[in-house]
Amino acid sequence: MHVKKLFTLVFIQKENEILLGLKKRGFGMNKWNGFGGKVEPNETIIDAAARELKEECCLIVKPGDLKNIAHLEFTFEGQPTLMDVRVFSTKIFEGTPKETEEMKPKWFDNDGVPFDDMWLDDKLWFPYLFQGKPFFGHFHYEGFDKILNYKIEEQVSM
Ligand SMILES: Nc1nc(SCCc2ccccc2)c2[nH]cnc2n1
Repeated sequence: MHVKKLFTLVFIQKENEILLGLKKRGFGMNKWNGFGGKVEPNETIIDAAARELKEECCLIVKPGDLKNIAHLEFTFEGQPTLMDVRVFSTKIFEGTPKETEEMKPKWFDNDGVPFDDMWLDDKLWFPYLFQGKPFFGHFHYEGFDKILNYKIEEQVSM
């Protein structure tokens, strides 16, 4: 029986570019990723997504402009935690990305995403993210560098 923990992940996109951040500390340190973190007990998932984005790269989004594009689950062999990650994307934002203590932001061409310096699963589901169609994915890891099994399914609606 897994212990579910809820997280957000936000991707800011332009026509053919995506904003990623290099995680400077904590879980996923030294990997490029979207912006996100834990959902606190006193907030909605969408408010948490907007909060984490602002905290991590100083960009402002309206919660209503965030599209829930994916529901990802991560489990790790021998560990009780199930990471329940709600992924959002938007092309509507205010401000200029700034480096913080948490993240160093950088725009990447959609065809130049640094998958070698990202979580292993990302290269499996980024094509779905770029298609803009909602999807579900579950990835079961052994350690942090090996995926034992996974599934990805398009969802009619999130
Ligand atoms: N892209 C991606 N992200 C995560 S964790 C995202 C949620 C999170 C959790 C903790 C701090 C900040 C953000 C992953 N875990 C396993 N594969 C993964 N791929």
